[in-house]
Amino acid sequence: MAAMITIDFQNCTILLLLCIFSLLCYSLFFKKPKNSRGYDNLPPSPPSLPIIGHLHLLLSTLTHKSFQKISSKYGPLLHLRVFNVRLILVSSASVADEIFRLHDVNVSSRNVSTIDESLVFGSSGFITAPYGDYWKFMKKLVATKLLRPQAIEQSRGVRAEELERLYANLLNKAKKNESIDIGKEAMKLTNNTICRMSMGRSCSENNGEAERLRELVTKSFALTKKIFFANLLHSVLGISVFKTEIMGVSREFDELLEGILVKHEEKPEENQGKDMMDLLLEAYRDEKAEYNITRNHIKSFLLEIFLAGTDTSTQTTQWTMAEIVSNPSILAKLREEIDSVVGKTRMIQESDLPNLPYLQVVVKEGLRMHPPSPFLLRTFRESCEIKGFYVPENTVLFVNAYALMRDPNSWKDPDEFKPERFLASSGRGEENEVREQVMKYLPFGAGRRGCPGTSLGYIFLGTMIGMMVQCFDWKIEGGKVHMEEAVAGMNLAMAHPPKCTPVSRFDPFTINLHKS
Ligand code: HEM
Repeated sequence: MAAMITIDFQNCTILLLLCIFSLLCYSLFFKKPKNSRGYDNLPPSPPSLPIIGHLHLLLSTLTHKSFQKISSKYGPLLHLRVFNVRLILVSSASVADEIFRLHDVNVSSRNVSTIDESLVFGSSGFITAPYGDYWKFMKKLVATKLLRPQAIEQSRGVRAEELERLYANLLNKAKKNESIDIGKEAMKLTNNTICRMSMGRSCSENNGEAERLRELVTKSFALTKKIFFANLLHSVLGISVFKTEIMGVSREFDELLEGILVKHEEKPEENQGKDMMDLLLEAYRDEKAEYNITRNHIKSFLLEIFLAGTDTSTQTTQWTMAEIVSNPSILAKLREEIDSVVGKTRMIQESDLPNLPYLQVVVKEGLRMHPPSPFLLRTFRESCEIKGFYVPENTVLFVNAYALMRDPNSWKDPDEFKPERFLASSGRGEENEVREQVMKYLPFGAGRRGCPGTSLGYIFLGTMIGMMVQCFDWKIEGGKVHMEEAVAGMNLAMAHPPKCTPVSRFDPFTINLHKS
């Protein structure tokens, strides 16, 4: 892999400040662990710099690539150090399999330090919650109520309306011959849909609340990278360095969500069916519940659903559409499938997805090559042994899902967009082999803390990409898509999102109008 490690200037300043600070903390960093048994059997470690250790690798603009590069040189299980913080870097399916098979509970916390009173990265968060009573209660609520298949089915109409809204917007642009940024358009759909699924009709594009939420979600994303570093270096930096910024965003969210919460409490009959907020309020009022959640738990959870569900689906749609329009034979094959299954008299809908196997593998390949979350981040709560090496307690676990899904030992031509690879795999073989096969594909994470929104994510991607391919041709500004990567917040984004002009192939709604 010939990728260069580039360091941006803002990060250099942080690096310099940290170096100075680290000198002051020298004695702390080199304090010997109380129980140093096993420390002579840590996983291999690539050469590091004095004091800062491997910080320079973390600060590179594309951390997943610099980590991929050192892993391909030094091995799939590495021990890194950033000041006195220990990290384990995993880049192969075989190591990931051992961790999630034998040590899943041990790595089921993210050990994020939080600001108590904040809704963003606060102590009432679900994503940041340690593996314990609150997380278990919410996970059960998510699996049995909030995101269970029947709940997803009930909100099908909301998603169909939002898909039509996106279609109408694209058609309007096509008529005016105007270009769009696919990511921005997809973001509106995911945001509006999650807004309506979680908070009902009271939060729609029409009353400006969706737009306000979108802005707040974007502000929170901008904070994630800073908070990630502050967390990692909590003994040096601490999350409170960014407290003012975090609390500013938190207060805005609080005002917006509290308003919607009160509306739900006052006029429950206005909501059509139960949305997530109703179900969360039920749990909040239930005195006999296994865990008594608070209003802050409700608000934090709703906010996290936005953070976890919108940008991930949006980035993947943008990347996958970029791959499709750059590969005319894939576009032709995909369109042929959609035209033959769905036809040209109506728009693709969710119920078509199981009958569109090629669309499904195109989406899977988009997620393999461009996982929106390139890392899975956890913490080893207790010391353990991985592949015969000692891992001390409180070590941070970095699973480089990006490297794993481009590992040449697991994937043929890993850097090429080849959806057919998923059609070929039989899934049969030895038990160990099958498990490792599962672990080589991790866009939604793994184990207990894996993504609970996987089915919804696949629906968003399948319907958005399916509709854009079915109803439009695409003209690319400059004639070529540039596939360079960038990191937005903690997510993998396109460095140069293409400007594309939709060209209408047919209008399924006009066709139906003429027929009736
Ligand atoms: C393309 C779409 C999506 C992708 C690629 C994605 C990916 C991920 C990944 C990699 C994780 C971390 C898993 C781990 O640590 O093992 C995660 C966690 C999570 N995701 Fe998703 N996600 C997507 C869509 C969604 C949607 C639509 C929702 C909800 C509406 C959602 C809700 C969550 C939540 C709540 C967590 C935290 C789970 C926990 O800590 O227990 N995600 N997601």
